[in-house]
Amino acid sequence: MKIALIAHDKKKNDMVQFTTAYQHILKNHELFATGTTGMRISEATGLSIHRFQSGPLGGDQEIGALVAQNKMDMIIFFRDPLTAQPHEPDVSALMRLCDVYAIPLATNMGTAEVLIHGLERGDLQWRSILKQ
Ligand SMILES: O=C(CO)COP(=O)(O)O
Repeated sequence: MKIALIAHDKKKNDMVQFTTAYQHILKNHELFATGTTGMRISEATGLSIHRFQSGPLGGDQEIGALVAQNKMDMIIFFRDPLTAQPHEPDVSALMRLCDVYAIPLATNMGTAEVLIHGLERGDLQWRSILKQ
């Protein structure tokens, strides 16, 4: 599965913790991330990650483009709901595209836990069927 990992600055430690805990699952998948998030994760875990631009420089939009092309299967996006983001329109656009294309999107740790266990159990196999 193709999985995108994104975290706003105040959530990056949470993302490092999450990806460290679940690297045994994540390593079996193709990983993508916005620039700084991807760097933090790969430094901490050694996971191989395709990094896009940093979020404020267009990274969310690059991931959104993959969603629109049916080339992204799941997104874990630890948003910071308490800090204004200069690129808020990009963040909203990415979440909107996930809804347009029914792409599983976790925007907090609680939902991410459910998604990652579902991923391990094979709950996302319907994505492969859709792509055939
Ligand atoms: O801003 C982001 C998502 O909206 C994340 O970008 P970085 O991973 O580059 O910090």
